Amino acid sequence: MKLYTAEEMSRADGRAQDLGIPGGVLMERAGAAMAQVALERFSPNRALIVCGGGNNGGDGFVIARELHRAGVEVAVLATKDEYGGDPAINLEALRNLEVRLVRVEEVEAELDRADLVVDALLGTGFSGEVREKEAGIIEKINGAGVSVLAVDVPSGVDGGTGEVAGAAVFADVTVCAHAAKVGCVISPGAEHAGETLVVEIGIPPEADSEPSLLWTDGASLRGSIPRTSAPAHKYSAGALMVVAGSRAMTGAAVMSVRGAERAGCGITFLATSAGAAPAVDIALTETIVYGVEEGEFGGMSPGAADEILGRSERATALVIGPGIGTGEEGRRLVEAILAGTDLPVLLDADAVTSLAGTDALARREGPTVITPHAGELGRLLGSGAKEVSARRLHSSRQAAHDYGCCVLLKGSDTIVVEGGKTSVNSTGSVALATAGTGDVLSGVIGALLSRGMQPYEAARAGAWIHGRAAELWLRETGWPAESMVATDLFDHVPRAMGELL
Ligand SMILES: NC(=O)C1=CN([C@@H]2O[C@H](COP(=O)(O)OP(=O)(O)OC[C@H]3O[C@@H](n4cnc5c(N)ncnc54)[C@H](O)[C@@H]3O)[C@@H](O)[C@H]2O)[C@@H](O)CC1
Ligand SMILES: [K+]
Repeated sequence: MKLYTAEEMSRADGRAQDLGIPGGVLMERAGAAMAQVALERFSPNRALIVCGGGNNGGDGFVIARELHRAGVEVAVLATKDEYGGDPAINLEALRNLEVRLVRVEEVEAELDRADLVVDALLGTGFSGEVREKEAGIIEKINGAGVSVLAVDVPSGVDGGTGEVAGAAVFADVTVCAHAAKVGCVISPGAEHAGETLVVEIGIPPEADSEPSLLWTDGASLRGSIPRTSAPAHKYSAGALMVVAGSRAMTGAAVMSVRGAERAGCGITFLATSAGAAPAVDIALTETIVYGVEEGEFGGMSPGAADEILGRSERATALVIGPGIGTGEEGRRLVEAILAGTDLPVLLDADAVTSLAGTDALARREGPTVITPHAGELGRLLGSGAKEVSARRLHSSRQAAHDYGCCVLLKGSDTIVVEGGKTSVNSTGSVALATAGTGDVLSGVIGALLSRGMQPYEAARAGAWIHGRAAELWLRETGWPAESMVATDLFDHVPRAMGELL
């Protein structure tokens, strides 16, 4: 699937027109294809089509004509007094066909009768906060409990970022013209979009340009995972040092290491606190477990950094963070390890939190991936979880820029950013919203780093594999998503990876 920002879409649209394809033809094809989706998905009897003043509204007029032709009882709200261009032509056709045009005061009554609302109020031409009049209409649509098909992007969602500054339509299905709009796949816009579909509208490939955001699907990764070829030994297949766990959190260390093993590491080492080591050792048959100097709160002490660095001599990458704790000792430990190695490092969870307010990340030159969720990134940026959740694309790009590292921002729409590159992950399930899955992810990406993948590609592939493993578990068990536990992923990580080879 291709992802376009609003700007990229209007560029393709403009180029298509320069090539001689009239805008009205594109609008006709968009509207006709979207009406087809409306008929197939919703089989409506009475539809209300809400049309704004721009080309999104123009698409809506075409949809209204097509639904009318198919025998649906159609009512159209046109919010602008005077239309121009293609929308005006399509509105005129509705008038000639005597399709019922309703006033904004009649919307509530129409919503009571309708079994489908087509939201063609605002599309890619919108950003910021919707004006009062449109906000009122959006709230009525959301309050009506009627199925909603959104045209191109749910009205009120910024098509280029997924940000929602005020009122925004909640759709069941969003049908995008030509390419999926970024706003439909990044939260909170993604939650407004519901299921996102793309329809062809006749824009030729000659009008396309390289998208600034990559949709991480299987095809974009196939062949990118390195294979181990003969002659091979356990070190040539990737050697990962995981620095994880504390007395209170032994599971995090186990999850991370097991994830790494299943993602193809030749050998894994674990450094954990001396108190946690015996229990962890039993759970990790194949791993070399080092119980290192323990600090005050059952975590590793900063004094353990030298030993950990020494033990990492044969490692090809490090994972630092799962379950290490966030106090002053944790911070000093992480800083000391980072200062002592140029190996590729993945920093997860507590390690990311620990580094808030320090320059350890910005100073570091070795390849670095951080894998925070919104709360951890909020602490790192000094903004907060709410601010990060509201502006996920912006926040992950800011962190990647400020810290000069690869940022993987976890979520149902996991975003990976490095330098000028940005991608959005396509796999996953709500099943992953359970304790320990983040630890597994850190291990999977750590293994890929240890096997020689570059940070951005390793993070993209790790996120895809992790999400795909959850999908495979759901498919295989048929169990409710809520019943998944993180350890369920281990058996499915190899199968997910297999799909990429
Ligand atoms: N030939 C074309 O031009 C094509 C256009 N397409 C459609 O056209 C859309 C883009 O059209 P436009 O660029 O005309 O833009 P939109 O139709 O998305 O938005 C413009 C309208 O929104 C209003 N608006 C802007 N900011 C607002 C705010 N804060 N509060 C309330 N109203 C606000 C403007 O007054 C204007 O009426 C796409 O999303 C897509 O649906 C596609 O069908 C492809 C072809
Ligand atoms: K819309």
